[in-house]
Amino acid sequence: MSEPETTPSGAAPVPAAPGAPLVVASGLTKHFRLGSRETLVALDDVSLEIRRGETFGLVGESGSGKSTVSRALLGLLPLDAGSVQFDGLEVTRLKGGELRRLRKRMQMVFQDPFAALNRRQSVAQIVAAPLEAHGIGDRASRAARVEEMLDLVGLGPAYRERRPREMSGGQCQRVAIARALALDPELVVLDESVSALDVSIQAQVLNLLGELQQRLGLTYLFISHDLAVVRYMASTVAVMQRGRIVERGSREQLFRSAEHEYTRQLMSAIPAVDPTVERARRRSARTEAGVSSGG
Ligand SMILES: Nc1ncnc2c1ncn2[C@@H]1O[C@H](COP(=O)(O)OP(=O)(O)OP(=O)(O)O)[C@@H](O)[C@H]1O
Repeated sequence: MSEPETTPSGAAPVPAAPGAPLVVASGLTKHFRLGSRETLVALDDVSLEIRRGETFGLVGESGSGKSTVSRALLGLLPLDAGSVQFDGLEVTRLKGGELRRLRKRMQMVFQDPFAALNRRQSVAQIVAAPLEAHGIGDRASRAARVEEMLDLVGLGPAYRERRPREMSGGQCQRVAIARALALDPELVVLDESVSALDVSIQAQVLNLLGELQQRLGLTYLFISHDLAVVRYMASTVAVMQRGRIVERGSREQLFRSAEHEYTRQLMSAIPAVDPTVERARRRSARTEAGVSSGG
């Protein structure tokens, strides 16, 4: 099934100039008990700051703690230590109605669009679900909002009555994005949101996300094990390894001078697009191999 014709295309999204901090997390620590004796340190003193309007990339291999960070930021995980402030509100202390109100302002888009969508529901029901859950609007206004959201993600009204199984992975992910945006959030956590898609569809969805960010002033936490995709999207990048942030910086800083061995290893696994980065990478590979850098 082909992608809709309204797919945006073109150059990499230009991240907006970052504004004031929207999320400030400090000292996040989380241990998971594995049986009676073993404990897994999933987060070990993780601190980060995400500014309004930016895309904050969180990279690292599987199991390094990326999703655990996102659950902590959204107030979905009791922590052993640490604090999370969202727009000045302490997430870890909010309960009941206050936490529900805050959650409206932060939404998630997951990796597997088929698993994330209720296969028995139509697209219109899926996109309207968060509005219903939060008691927003009446039937007519929710239907109008659904139409607006579908238009926003490049799916026409013809998609209203489709079911997930009648759509491609890219189209399903657009529906997941429409659902996430229906509540008009400020922060969207994109957890491996394009990882399950074919490369060409990935590019279309990334372009769409970039466009939506600019139009709606969204802030993204962009989680991926794929540094190439993070380099394309993120203005700030943090690298995680075994529950810790081992390196961080602006995209330019990080990709020009990765200091940490682990980041260099992650980087050497991606094809370079920027010739400066590629030259630097070859130089550093030669130096590491003990070959003199002749040019
Ligand atoms: N509820 C849980 N109980 C026990 N261990 C958990 C739980 N949730 C996460 N973990 C463990 O915490 C560590 C970090 O997991 P997390 O999902 O945050 O990693 P990740 O970097 O997002 O990996 P992936 O890219 O595979 O999703 C892993 O070792 C994982 O097995």
